[in-house]
Amino acid sequence: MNADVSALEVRGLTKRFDRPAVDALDLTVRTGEFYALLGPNGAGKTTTLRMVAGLLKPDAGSVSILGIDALADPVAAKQITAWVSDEPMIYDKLAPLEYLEFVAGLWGIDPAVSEVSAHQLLASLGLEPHLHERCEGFSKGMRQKVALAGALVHDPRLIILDEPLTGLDALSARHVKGLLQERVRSGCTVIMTTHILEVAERMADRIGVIAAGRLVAEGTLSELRQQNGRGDTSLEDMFIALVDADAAAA
Ligand SMILES: Nc1ncnc2c1ncn2[C@@H]1O[C@H](COP(=O)(O)OP(=O)(O)OP(=O)(O)O)[C@@H](O)[C@H]1O
Repeated sequence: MNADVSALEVRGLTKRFDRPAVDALDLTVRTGEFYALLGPNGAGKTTTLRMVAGLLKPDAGSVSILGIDALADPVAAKQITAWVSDEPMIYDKLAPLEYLEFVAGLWGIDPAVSEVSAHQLLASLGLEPHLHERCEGFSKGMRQKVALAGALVHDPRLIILDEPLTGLDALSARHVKGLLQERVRSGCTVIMTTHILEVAERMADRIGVIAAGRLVAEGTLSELRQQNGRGDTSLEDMFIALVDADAAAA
């Protein structure tokens, strides 16, 4: 795959419900980048990512994933993309290993290959003691981790996650962060929404801030500080100032 191609290129992406949720959004995420998408409640983050993942039809605009037109060829785009919702769905009657084998089967992956990667994925998320227990008895955090493992089993190049750390205890959050960082090191691209600004501050190569369906700021942490003339201020202070300024201008 051509390394110059962006992992994600969104142009003029628009979705309106009773009012605009995503408003002619342009967004570029580079290949191999860890990108954090921030924004206040209702800013349009989930709607944007659902359109990128092919779960919601845009009113207008284009979505290109690693050079594939995701609206014209959604199957090809989905083959290289993972989508992890903030409300993950798994099959309760299956154990984690069975669930991953089931998902791998849907992707047509050779069981000999998927069995090894399923074990590795579940172990890296601290689920090794529970490989053969039915998911129906699992806590929300454990279910989130099984869903994440299921989303990664086909070895996607672009990993999109909506609030993946919410509700996880410290150890589980560390497992998830470790797994995502390892994927980025191996050349994948991660796009993640989060309200935990410390996570964006520590993990993201670049940060985008969305307000009212538009990108109002973007850059590395130091670029954001420079753009906003805010010296060594925290991301939290900058985020609040950006969002306040956008609301005042509206
Ligand atoms: N299915 C829907 N029907 C009607 N309105 C919707 C629907 N989905 C989202 N919206 C509206 O679109 C806007 C953007 O919502 P979205 O969920 O994308 O925001 P968000 O940035 O992800 O917010 P949060 O941080 O609270 O998750 C909101 O005003 C929301 O009420």
